[in-house]
Amino acid sequence: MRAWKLEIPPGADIRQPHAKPGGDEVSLVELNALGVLYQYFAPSDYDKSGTETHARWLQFRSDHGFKYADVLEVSPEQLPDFESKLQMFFEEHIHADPEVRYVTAGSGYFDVRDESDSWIRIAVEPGDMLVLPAGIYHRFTVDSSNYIRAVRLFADEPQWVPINRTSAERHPARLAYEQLYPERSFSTEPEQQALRV
Ligand SMILES: CSCCC(=O)/C(O)=C/O
Ligand SMILES: [Fe+2]
Repeated sequence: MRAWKLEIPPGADIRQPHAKPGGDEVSLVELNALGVLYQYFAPSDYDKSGTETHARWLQFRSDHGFKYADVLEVSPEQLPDFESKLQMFFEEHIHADPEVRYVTAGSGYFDVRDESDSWIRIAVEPGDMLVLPAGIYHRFTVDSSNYIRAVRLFADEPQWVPINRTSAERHPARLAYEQLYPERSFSTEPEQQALRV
């Protein structure tokens, strides 16, 4: 996993890295401060009983109450309506529950908004597990490989319910997210870079 400040020029291919010129890499500590969690599980072992990785995987799921899992493959061959699904994934949104994605093959980018409403791009590859907290503004795209396979973890029956930003500002999950990180001061408008007081 690597993360950096993002700047996509208008009309550019979203599947390219687009590191902001002169922008710094973003550390795990900075991601943690936004509520984004990361763990590595060796992909060859996470589902192999008897391995230390599998034991850690089960422990993580049990500690956080993720009873359900499914596997999503995002590629032109595996996902019907690939391009339109990709557009939906790249529409800025929140969820009412944490988004947990463990990458077992391929690669891609999760973009999250920081406290000043700037984008941070998080590149994931096999072994990377990301937890995006409920209420964080985010989006997803495959990278130029056009392929990712991810295990998705859920507390309840698997379902994917995005709440697009245009209707998310007063959503309880968004308000709770802003309350959870009171030391960060979230701006309310994408264009508004000044911090709210
Ligand atoms: C590889 S996960 C697919 C995208 C998704 O589920 C999501 O919610 C992105 O934000
Ligand atoms: Fe999402």
